[in-house]
Amino acid sequence: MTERVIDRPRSRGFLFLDSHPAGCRQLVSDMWEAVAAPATPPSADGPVALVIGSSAGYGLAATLAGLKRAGIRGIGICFEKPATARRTATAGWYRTAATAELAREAGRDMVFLNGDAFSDAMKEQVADLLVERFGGKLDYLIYSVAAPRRTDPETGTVHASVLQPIGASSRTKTLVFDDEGAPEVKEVETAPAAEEDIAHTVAVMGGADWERWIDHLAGRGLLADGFATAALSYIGSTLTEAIYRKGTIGAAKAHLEGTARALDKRLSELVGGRAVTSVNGAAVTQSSTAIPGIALYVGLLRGVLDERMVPPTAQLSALWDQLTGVRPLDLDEEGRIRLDTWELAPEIQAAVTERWQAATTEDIAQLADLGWFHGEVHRLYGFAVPGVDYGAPVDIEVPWPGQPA
Ligand SMILES: NC(=O)c1ccc[n+]([C@@H]2O[C@H](COP(=O)([O-])OP(=O)(O)OC[C@H]3O[C@@H](n4cnc5c(N)ncnc54)[C@H](O)[C@@H]3O)[C@@H](O)[C@H]2O)c1
Repeated sequence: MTERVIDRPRSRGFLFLDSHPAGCRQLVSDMWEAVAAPATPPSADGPVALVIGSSAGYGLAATLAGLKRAGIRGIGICFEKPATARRTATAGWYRTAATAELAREAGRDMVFLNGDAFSDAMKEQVADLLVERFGGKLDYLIYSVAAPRRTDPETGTVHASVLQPIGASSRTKTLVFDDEGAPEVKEVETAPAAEEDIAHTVAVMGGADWERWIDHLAGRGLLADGFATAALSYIGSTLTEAIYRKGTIGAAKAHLEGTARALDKRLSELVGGRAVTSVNGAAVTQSSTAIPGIALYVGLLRGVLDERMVPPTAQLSALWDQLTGVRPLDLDEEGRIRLDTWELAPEIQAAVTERWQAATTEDIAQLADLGWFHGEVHRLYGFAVPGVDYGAPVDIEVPWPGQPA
């Protein structure tokens, strides 16, 4: 047992060096409470699901909403680090422990694997587990990985993704905070990506690994009749398009969406199944805060929308409702589920654009919801969670679910 008081986080920008076990646990419990229960309580032998990227952001929301609302059981995969003598575990480690506990209390058999989802070894491990523990049939796969690099199991090449525009450099306003938490609106310029970096980003964040998962599971005969899979995507605002949708990450998302169309055709023939992308709205996550301009954009969006901003758990509940047939699949003309309409509504975008153009260090506090944004960044690491006593010592050595304490 290693007890510590972690009353304030040490951080570098939006990256924190520590996370808070009790805060992460409370946050997961709050997210669970926020998921609306289904009309009929799910049975213990609900559909079998695999969630890839289950410890954070949209994948965590997929796991919690899946467990509570869609009654799933199955497997979650993520990439997290345990506590060491000097550091706490990563926040996703603690969130996974809390999620596993909630699943257990709800009577759902959910196994969490910590490792590299891009590797073939993980695919084998999951396939074996599906056979041994879950009747050898998978009903749903949610793909919600956000990663900086991927080793291609075929070639051994390590692909590193970049967040850059394509074709020309882009200037964007951006929001930073100093050590005292004072906000500053700055301009940053990002050079265009080299051709090979576009290809690397597509190799990491495009559809290649998603397809490899499907190939692998189909090859082992593990896809149930009517199997459905969804990968998370983003479109976003014209304010961020140079760096996002028209940039390297956007090229990867276009590839992911193309992969969905090809997989949809294959799965329909193979098992009467479906593959879609789910386009979600902006959320503060470890991945999104790394994108230039996104912090400013999300802060302003919240300034405009306030409580009308739709949290990931609500969006992912809607996704499960569509995948499980509680509601009909609602696809746009490109075959995507759109859970981002609250963000991209023209009147909302017009209001955000007006504030974006006006934003300076002096007036940003009036235009953006900085308290909320600052809190959200802290909550990613289990800080600023209401109801948590940050003066109390906490045990930072939390066992991985299923491992002895
Ligand atoms: N954050 C947003 O605003 C937003 C909006 C719409 C769509 N999305 C999409 O949602 C998806 C998830 O993004 P997020 O923002 O929730 O990210 P996140 O950083 O919050 O979570 C990423 C997850 O991926 C896992 N992961 C990373 N590398 C891994 C690896 N090698 N093996 C196994 N697991 C690994 C992490 O452990 C974590 O569970 C992405 O496709 C993203 O584009 C995000």
